Amino acid sequence: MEKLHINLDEKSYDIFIDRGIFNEIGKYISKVYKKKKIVVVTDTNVDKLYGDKLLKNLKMSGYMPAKVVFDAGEENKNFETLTEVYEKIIDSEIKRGDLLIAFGGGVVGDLAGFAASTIYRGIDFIQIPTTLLAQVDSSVGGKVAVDTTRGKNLVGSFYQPRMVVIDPDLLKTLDEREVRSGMAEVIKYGAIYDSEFFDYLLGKEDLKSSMTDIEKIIKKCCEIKAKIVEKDELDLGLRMILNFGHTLGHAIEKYYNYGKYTHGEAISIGMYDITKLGERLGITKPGVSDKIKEILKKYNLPIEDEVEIKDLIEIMKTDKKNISGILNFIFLSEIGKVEIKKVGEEEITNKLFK
Ligand SMILES: NC(=O)c1ccc[n+]([C@@H]2O[C@H](COP(=O)([O-])OP(=O)(O)OC[C@H]3O[C@@H](n4cnc5c(N)ncnc54)[C@H](O)[C@@H]3O)[C@@H](O)[C@H]2O)c1
Ligand SMILES: O=C(O)C(=O)C[C@@H](O)[C@H](O)[C@H](O)COP(=O)(O)O
Ligand SMILES: [Zn+2]
Repeated sequence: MEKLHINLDEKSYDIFIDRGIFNEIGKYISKVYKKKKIVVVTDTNVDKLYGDKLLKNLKMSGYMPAKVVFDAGEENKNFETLTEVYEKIIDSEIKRGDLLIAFGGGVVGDLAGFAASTIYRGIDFIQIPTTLLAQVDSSVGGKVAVDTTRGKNLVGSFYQPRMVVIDPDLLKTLDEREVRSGMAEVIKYGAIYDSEFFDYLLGKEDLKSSMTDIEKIIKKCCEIKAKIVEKDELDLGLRMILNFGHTLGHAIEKYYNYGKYTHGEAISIGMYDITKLGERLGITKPGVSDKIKEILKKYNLPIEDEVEIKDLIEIMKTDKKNISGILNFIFLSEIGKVEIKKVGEEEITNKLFK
């Protein structure tokens, strides 16, 4: 069993990683929650696979769980779903002081986490991530949000969970496309922070061989994310590096109304594109984009799309790294090293992508 700790003073918490840990969930919850009532928020797919089991496990540990289920998919990470989720939580007689469990992939974690941060002005929550992407990234660090018609994650907050419980066995039912999407965020950590980890991922024979080491990979990613979030919880500086590939990636997701690419696939295209741009601008060492291409290809991730940059520019301006009209673009200087470049809104067209 691996236990990591993320140190954020009174908001600090543990991340537990182990195969089969889901079956003993009550034991872990009791470390941070002493009362009885819990609301589990999940999506339709996760509910079908694991909903009954989670409720049974919770009841066996003496909890009184209720369940709120919403339709799976990024297209439902919005205010309409959020309103339904609030109302169902209220109807299930959950009060301030009770606990919410976000049980699912990144969509559930982001939406349920935002519900937890706002309902009754905030109730405690725990993350039980069920996709690779959520286990390596979205369940850690407290960014919670929903999309609006104008763009990704535009309404949200920073709200740390009380605990993250990661069971890699839950990934056995995940389809391959979703595993590959999670790998895009895994590759991101190597690219921005740890060239040795990058080379290790590049040296793997294929996705299957990475999956045999998945516990080690999840731990590595959570360690990196924890270190970064500890230094900059509110995304004002260092944390922005976790957004490598995301300015373009989020714009691509939005451009296709979340229907063409998963989040991981979109940021895969974004990581390759921004690295090529970095080379053209002399920020990134020559040859780095070939390495990024090689690793993304190895994990069967997309690297380009036919959308024209002019169609993405307006969407990119809604990015949350746009601070008072100055965008922060994340470039690699080399593998494992990052440069944040400030670009005025008007310079995006006439300087960056000219
Ligand atoms: N908050 C953050 O720091 C952060 C970080 C990265 C990504 N995100 C967000 O996360 C979202 C993407 O998350 P995702 O890739 O997990 O997508 P997702 O939550 O949509 O899950 C992908 C699919 O897998 C299904 N699923 C989940 N667990 C399963 C399991 N164990 N077995 C079978 N099917 C399962 C889901 O129902 C869904 O259909 C995006 O909205 C992105 O913006 C947030
Ligand atoms: O935790 C972070 O910080 C990240 O940027 C992680 C990203 O992988 C994630 O997609 C995040 O939701 C993007 O945040 P946003 O602020 O660009 O919406
Ligand atoms: Zn991401």
